[in-house]
Amino acid sequence: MAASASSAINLSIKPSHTSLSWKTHLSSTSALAVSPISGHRQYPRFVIYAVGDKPTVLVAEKLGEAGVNLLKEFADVDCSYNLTPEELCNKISLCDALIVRSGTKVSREVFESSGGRLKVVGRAGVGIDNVDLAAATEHGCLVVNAPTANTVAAAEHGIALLTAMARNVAQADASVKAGKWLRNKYVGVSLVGKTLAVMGFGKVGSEVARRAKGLGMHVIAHDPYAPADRARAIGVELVSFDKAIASADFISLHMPLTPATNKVLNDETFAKMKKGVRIVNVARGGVIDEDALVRALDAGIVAQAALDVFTMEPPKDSKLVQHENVTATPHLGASTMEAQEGVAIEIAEAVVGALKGELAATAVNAPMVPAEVLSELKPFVALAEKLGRLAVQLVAGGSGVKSVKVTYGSARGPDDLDTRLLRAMITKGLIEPISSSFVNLVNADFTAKQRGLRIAELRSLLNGSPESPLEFIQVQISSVESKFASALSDSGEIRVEGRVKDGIPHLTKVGSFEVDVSLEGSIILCRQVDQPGMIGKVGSILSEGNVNVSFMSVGRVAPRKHAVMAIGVDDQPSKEILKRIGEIPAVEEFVYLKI
Ligand SMILES: NC(=O)c1ccc[n+]([C@@H]2O[C@H](COP(=O)([O-])OP(=O)(O)OC[C@H]3O[C@@H](n4cnc5c(N)ncnc54)[C@H](O)[C@@H]3O)[C@@H](O)[C@H]2O)c1
Ligand SMILES: O=C(O)[C@H](O)COP(=O)(O)O
Repeated sequence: MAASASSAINLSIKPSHTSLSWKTHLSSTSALAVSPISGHRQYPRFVIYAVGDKPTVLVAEKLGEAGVNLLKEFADVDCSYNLTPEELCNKISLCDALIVRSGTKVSREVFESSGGRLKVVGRAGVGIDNVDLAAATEHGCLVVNAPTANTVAAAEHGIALLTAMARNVAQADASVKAGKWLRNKYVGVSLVGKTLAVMGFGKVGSEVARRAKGLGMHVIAHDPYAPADRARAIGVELVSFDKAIASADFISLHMPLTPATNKVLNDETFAKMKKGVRIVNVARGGVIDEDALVRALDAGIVAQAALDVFTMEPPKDSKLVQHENVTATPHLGASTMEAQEGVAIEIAEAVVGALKGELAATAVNAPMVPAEVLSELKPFVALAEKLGRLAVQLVAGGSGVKSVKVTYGSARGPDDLDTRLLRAMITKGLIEPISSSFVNLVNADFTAKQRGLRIAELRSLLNGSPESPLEFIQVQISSVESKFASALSDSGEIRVEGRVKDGIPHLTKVGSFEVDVSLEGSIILCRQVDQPGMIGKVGSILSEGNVNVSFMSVGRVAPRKHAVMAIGVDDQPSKEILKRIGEIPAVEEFVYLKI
C-alpha cells in the first residue's frame, strides 16, 4: 500500500533546516537575515544588517592595528575599550564576534545576553581563563585564541624578570632615582650553575628553558603532559612536582590556570622549597596563593619573587606588590610591538575565518583540524551531516531517537582518522530537523548529551589504499519505527549509507537496498515492484509538476521483485505530485526527504 502524499511529507518533525550547513550558519549575515529557519530564529535583531550586510565585531581591548584593519575588510568593527560588565552585556546582542585580551571577563551572562547572535569569541593571546568556556560551548559559540604569536615575548619577559630579580634591578633603579647609592644593599645572586625549575613545559616554558640554558643554568621541568623527547631535545630533565620545587634555586611558572593549578604554590608547597628560592610568574596570578607567598617572603623561604600576573588585575592594596623583595610588572608578558602585531593578525584571521564558516585551527572548544586534514575530510563532513539528516527523517516518531550507531569504513588505521568532526556533523544532521536547537561543531556533543542521544562510533577496517580517508559512512538508528519500512536493515535498524564520489556526497544504501543518488537537493525514496516503465511513470509525474530530476537510481533484490528507487529532485514537489506518485499501483511505499 502506498503511503499517502500528505503523511509522507508530514514527517512529524518540525520544519526542517534542510540545506543550512554549519558554514552557512556562520557565513554571510545576509543568509542569516533572510533565513526563516534554524537557530537564527533566536536572533532578534536582523535589522543591523540592513546597511552594509556585514557582521559586527566588537573589539573590547586594544588590538594591533594590522589586525583591526584585517577585520575591517570583512566586518563592521566596533572598538570599545574599558566596557563595564553591564555595558558589555548590553552591546553583545548586536555583535557576531567579540575580541578580548586578558582584561575582559567573558562570563556566562555575556553569552546569555547575546541572544544567540554571538558566534565567535577571539582571545587575542593564549590564556582563556577569562572566558567561560562551558557557557560558550552550550551557546554554540566558538572560542578561538592566538596561541603562538606571543610565546617568545612571554619567554623574554620571563627571562627579563629572572635576571632583573637576581640583580635587584627594579629596586636599585628606584633607589637611585630616589637619590640613593646603595651598592652594598643591592648585591645580587648569580644565575650560572643554579637550578631553574620550569613548571609547565609548553610553548613559553620550553622557550624559557632554552634561554636559561644559554645563561648557564641547570634546567629541570615539571609538566605531566609534556613529551619527554621534547624535553630531552633541549637538554631538560622532566621531574615530579615535588622534586622540581624541592631542588630549585629558581622556579619559573608557565602552566595554565586550571582547577588543578589553582593556588598550586601555597603554604604547604612553599614549605617544601629550598630556603631562599626565587620565583618568577608570567603565567597566571591564580597559580599562586598570594597571601601564602607574602608569608613565605616574610619567613625568608622565598627570597624574592618577580610577578607579571596577579589573581586580581590590577591588584588593589596588595601587600605582595608592596613587598620589598617583589618585582612587579603589569601583565606585560605579551606586550612587545612584535607580539601584539602578530597576535592581532593571528586572532583577526581566526575570527574572520570562523565568521566565514571555516573551521578554526586554533579553536579552543571545538575540534581543531589542521588545514590539510580538513581539505581531505571536507566532502565527508558534508556527507556526514546529510546522512544524519536523512536518517532522522526516516524515523516514524513515537519512541524518540536515543541510540545511533555510526560506522566508518576506512582503510586507514584508527589513529589516522579523526572522526570528531564527522560525529559532530552527523549529530547536527540528526538533531536539527527534530528540534529548535541550533547545533554546530561547538555544541554538537553537548546538545546530544542533553537530549540523551547516544552516538556509538565503529570502524570497519577495509583492505585497500588508505589514500582516501574514508570509503563509506553508515548511520543506523536503533529501536525506532521507520516511515519507510525498506530503510530498515535485517536487524531492524534504520540504516543509510553514503560515499563520496568525485567530491560529491552520494547516498549508496538504504536499508538493504543499494542505490546511488547524489545528495544534493531533495530525495524521493520509493519502494515498488520492479517492472518496466516505473522510471518513466514517476519521471513524467514529476515533470508535469515542473520538478527537475537530478538523479535516479534503482536498487533491487532481484529482477521483478522489490526495488527501491531513489530520485534526486532539485525542486520541492507539491503535495499533489507526491500523492500521484503514491497512487501508482506498483508503488508500495514512498517518502520525500529534504536534505
Ligand atoms: N604574562 C603574559 O603576558 C603571558 C603571555 C603568554 C602566555 N601567558 C601564560 O603562560 C602560560 C603558558 O602559556 P603557553 O603558551 O606556554 O601555553 P601552553 O599550553 O603551550 O603550555 C602550558 C603547559 O602547561 C602544562 N600544564 C598543564 N597543567 C599542568 C600542571 N598541572 N602542572 C604542570 N604543567 C602543566 C601543559 O601540559 C602545557 O605543556 C599560560 O597560562 C598563558 O596564559 C602569559
Ligand atoms: O595569555 C596570554 O596570552 C597573556 O597573558 C597575554 O595577555 P594579554 O593579551 O592581556 O596581554
